[in-house]
Amino acid sequence: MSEAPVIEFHCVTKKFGGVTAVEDLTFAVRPGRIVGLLGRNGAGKSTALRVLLGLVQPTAGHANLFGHAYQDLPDAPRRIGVSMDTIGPTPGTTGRRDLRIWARSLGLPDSRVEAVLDQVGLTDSADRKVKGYSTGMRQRLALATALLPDPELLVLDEPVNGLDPDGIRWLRELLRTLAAEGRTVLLSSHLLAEVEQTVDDVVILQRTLRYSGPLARLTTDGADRLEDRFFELAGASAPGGSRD
Ligand SMILES: Nc1ncnc2c1ncn2[C@@H]1O[C@H](COP(=O)(O)OP(=O)(O)OP(=O)(O)O)[C@@H](O)[C@H]1O
Repeated sequence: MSEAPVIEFHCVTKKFGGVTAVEDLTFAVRPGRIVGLLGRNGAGKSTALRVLLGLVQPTAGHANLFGHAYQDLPDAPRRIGVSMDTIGPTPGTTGRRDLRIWARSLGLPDSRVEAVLDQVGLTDSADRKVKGYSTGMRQRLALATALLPDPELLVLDEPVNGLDPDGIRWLRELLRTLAAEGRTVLLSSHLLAEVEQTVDDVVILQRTLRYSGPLARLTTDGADRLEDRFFELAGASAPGGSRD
C-alpha cells in the first residue's frame, strides 16, 4: 500500500469577514487510517472539511485529496464518500428513493442502493419517508449515501451525533471494517469519549492546529484520558472562530 498521504492540508486559513474560522492549518492523513478531527463547537472542523471538498475557497493555503484539489481530482465523487449536514435528502422522498437519485447522479446501478441499505441496517425502513426517520436513522442514511460509490475515502462531518450506544458501536465496527479493507476515514466530532475507541489518529483543532498524530501517542498508550489531553491542548473554554 502506498504511504503517500490521502489528505494534505497546507497552511490553510479561512476567514469569514472578521472571523477567522481556521488559521494556518497543516496536517496529513495516511491511507487506511481512521482519523478524528476533534474540536469544540465553532472550532473550525466543518470549515476545514468544506475547504477540503472545494465547497469554500480558503483565504490562504490549500488542501489536497490524493495529491489534487477536489475540483481537479478525476472521478472525485466516486472516490470520496461524503456525509455532511448540507447534503440533505431530497424533500418528500423515502430512503430508498433518495439513494436511487444519488446512485443515478453517480452513474451507479440500483444494486448499490440495496447493498448500502443493507450495510447501514436500513433495508426494513427503506420505503418510509425520510421526514419520519429518527436522527439516528438519518445518520445511517447519510452514511449510506457516502458509501454508495464504494469510495476509497470517507469524509464524515459529525457522524456520531444522534446515534444511540448501539449505533455508536455499530458505526465503530463498520469504520474498522472499512479501514481494514484499506479505506481511509476522516471524521469530525466534538464527542471525545464516543470517538476515543474508534479512531487511530487525532487532529485537534481550535481554530489553529493543536495536535496531529496517533491517538496512542497523545494518550501515552491509554494511560492518559483523551479528554484531559484535549483540554490541555485546546485550552479550557476558548470559543472557536476568533474575531480579528
Ligand atoms: N459561512 C460562514 N459565515 C460566517 N461565519 C462562519 C461561516 N461558517 C463558519 N463560520 C464561523 O467560523 C467558525 C467555525 O465554524 P465551524 O462551523 O467550522 O466550526 P465547527 O468546529 O464545525 O463547529 P460545530 O461543531 O458547531 O459544527 C465559527 O465561529 C462560525 O460561526
